[in-house]
Amino acid sequence: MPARLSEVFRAHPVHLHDTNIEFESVRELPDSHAWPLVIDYPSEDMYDIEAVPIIDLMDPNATNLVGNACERWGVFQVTNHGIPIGLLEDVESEGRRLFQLPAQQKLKAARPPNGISGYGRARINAFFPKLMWSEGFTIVGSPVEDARQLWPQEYNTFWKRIKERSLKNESEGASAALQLNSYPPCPEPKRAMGLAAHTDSTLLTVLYQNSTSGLQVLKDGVRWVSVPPRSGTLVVNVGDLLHILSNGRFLSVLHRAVVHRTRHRLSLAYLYGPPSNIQIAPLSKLIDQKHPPLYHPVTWSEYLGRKAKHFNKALSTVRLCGPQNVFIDMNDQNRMKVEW
Ligand SMILES: C=C1C[C@]23C[C@H]1CC[C@H]2[C@@]12CCC[C@@](C)(C(=O)O1)[C@H]2[C@@H]3C(=O)O
Ligand SMILES: O=C(O)CCC(=O)C(=O)O
Ligand SMILES: [Fe+2]
Repeated sequence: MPARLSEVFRAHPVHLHDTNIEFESVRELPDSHAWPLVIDYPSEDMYDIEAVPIIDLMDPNATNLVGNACERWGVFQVTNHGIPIGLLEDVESEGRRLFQLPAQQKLKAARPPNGISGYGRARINAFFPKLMWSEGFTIVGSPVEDARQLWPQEYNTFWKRIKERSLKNESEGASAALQLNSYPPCPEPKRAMGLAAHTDSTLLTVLYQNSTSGLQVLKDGVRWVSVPPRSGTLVVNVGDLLHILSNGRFLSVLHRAVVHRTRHRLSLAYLYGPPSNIQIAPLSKLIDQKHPPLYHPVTWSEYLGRKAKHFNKALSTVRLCGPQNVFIDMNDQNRMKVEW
């Protein structure tokens, strides 16, 4: 098993279309991007009966609130998080600058089929018959080489802003990826999909979205609930590894991004995980006779390999109990409902 995050996809190459459409110039949705109608596309006058909890991290009761949100939703929003808004806006503007480059320029930093970093479609597109209405740029480690390809004359601004301010070094005891997502305006948003329903394989993902909504989370396996952007607020979602660590108590929430007719949406996801070769298993203090461990120990590298192969079924491949228990786990149930 590869120890470094940057090597996890060596054995799992994906060949996504290498020709990119120039989204902005398309007037009609091409068949290649036409999905079945998006159910629960947010309507202007619709408000959600239930909303994703918003937690003030300075609240003395914040720990309990976070725990409850992880059990009930697998996602929450945070205020008073201490991350300067200026830092987020800097990274957003660098992302905007990147996605505005001409397609052939961006493709110079294309993510290789067996690599993790670079420009291109989300890997998960390989599991769907249609293409998503989005482009992404994934950063693991230093983006300096990619920045040099994108802006040969002037690459310092990008990588300094991103590396120095946003990414933790693997030697500091964690691994992380930064994913910039761009969702251009779309002529037929209800028949397009920005990012298809998935769970993150992380411990936690911290998401910043610009002022355009699009993120939706699946609640109780049945309802898509929108998470509209609120200025200064970050969205935090539980990933598959935290679900395993909590022995299934915390839900790794199924989420997706829908697109907009006239507005360009940008999001930044900080995908946070443990050192990539450390075993993650259900915490022993959560295990007793009534609560047997539900998952095998697994490292993040190994899990990403499983995700690359099994996508939304990856979690069930590390389950200890047989398929008869699948319906105990709400998330497994969710997963089956959204399959094609
Ligand atoms: C460290 C990670 C986590 C990755 C793979 C790798 C780099 C990019 C991440 C994402 C980001 C977009 C959704 C996802 C599902 C995808 O296709 O790429 C994520 C995936 C995962 O959470 O499994
Ligand atoms: O753009 C969004 O709101 C979702 C992004 C996301 O789920 C991801 O990058 O993993
Ligand atoms: Fe995600």
